[in-house]
Amino acid sequence: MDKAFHQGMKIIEELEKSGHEAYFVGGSVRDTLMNRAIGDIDIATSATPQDIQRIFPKTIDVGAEHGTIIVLTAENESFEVTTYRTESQYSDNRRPDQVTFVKSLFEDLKRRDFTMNAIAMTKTGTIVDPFQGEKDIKRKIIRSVGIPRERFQEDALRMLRAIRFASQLSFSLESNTFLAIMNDHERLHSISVERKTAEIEKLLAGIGLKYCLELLVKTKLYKHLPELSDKKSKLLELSTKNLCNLNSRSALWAAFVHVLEIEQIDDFLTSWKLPKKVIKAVEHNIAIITNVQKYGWNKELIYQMGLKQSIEAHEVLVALNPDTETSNLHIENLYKSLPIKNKKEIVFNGHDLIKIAGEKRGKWIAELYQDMELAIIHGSTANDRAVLKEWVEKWLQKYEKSY
Ligand SMILES: Nc1ccn([C@@H]2O[C@H](COP(=O)(O)OP(=O)(O)OP(=O)(O)O)[C@@H](O)[C@H]2O)c(=O)n1
Repeated sequence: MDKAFHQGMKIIEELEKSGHEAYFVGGSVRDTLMNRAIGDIDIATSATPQDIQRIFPKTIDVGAEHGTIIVLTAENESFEVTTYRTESQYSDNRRPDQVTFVKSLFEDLKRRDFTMNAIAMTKTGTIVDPFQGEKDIKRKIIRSVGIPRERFQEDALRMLRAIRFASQLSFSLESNTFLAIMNDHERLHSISVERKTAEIEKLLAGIGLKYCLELLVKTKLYKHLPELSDKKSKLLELSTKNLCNLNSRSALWAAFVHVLEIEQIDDFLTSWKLPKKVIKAVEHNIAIITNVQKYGWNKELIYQMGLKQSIEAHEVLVALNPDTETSNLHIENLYKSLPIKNKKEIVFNGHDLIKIAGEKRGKWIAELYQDMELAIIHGSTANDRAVLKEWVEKWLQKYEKSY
């Protein structure tokens, strides 16, 4: 059992000592059964939020009315402990608006989205699986718990979650689950953009992207995603790309907007409610990609955009065109070979220039400085005081007449 489960085990033990039931539930159980790295560990219990707060010395009330309390261990690890509940209607990312506490684990599992997510595990690793989730995991199938339509009526985001899981895990949709999504796709319209964005990011980075893009189109869910309703064919073009190696949001979104040929990147990404910082980084990636597609990789570009952004844009380009001849190019080596990494490293400064220019000082000084910077980067002059002095004198002679 994973190390993190050991901490969770102690929480379950404490709850049991006080006469309550408690189980590991949700994604961590699913991922353990699949031998995948686990994310957050969730615990479901018969204890009420007030019981949980009484039993544990360190807790954070993140939504007692929804049944969820965060329990902090002595090592400050946090675990979400949630009272058995049923739910309907979510308006934010994580918490349903209305919940009803229920008495049994079975009732709690019955309200969950997919059979693979409706498996519980005792503290000793025994599986409780009333909806045959393990069998579906083995068959690589995503199946709603009970009647799919009812599960999607409780939370329409689940339709997108189904396709996101299919992409992440490379699973297929069970036919009734698929049909229910196709019939009810319009419900996705009511879901907040932030929740859709979080799902799409996971979907784009999944290993089963091709099948999932086809599902998005077949079920018509794509029509309820920001600015995508007229992008069906571009969206399908994405299926030839392999984005699962991109490990930042800005790289992923850059690949997305590039394939979709989005012109107003800021407007497009603002409609997906992405943070300004991510939007800026996407715009920089696209600027680099456009430049490279015209002129190839060059030192000046890497100097101007910086190492981190250049590496990221290169990753995006490789994800979009894995066969490109520059896929083996080492941006880091190009960066290392730059004679200077920024303006401050130029040994000839503004005061030196003014000394030479004397009376003739003017707005041209900035231009001269920029030319000098480029000449150093391209290696046509050395970054050496005596050499640069000579270079400046020549520049002044050449351009004197025009100033
Ligand atoms: N709309 C939702 C969201 C969540 N769940 C249930 O709550 C669990 C935890 O949800 P969440 O943390 O959002 O997802 P995970 O399944 O843990 O997967 P991931 O962390 O990859 O998102 C899910 O496994 C599922 O049992 C649900 O039934 N319906």
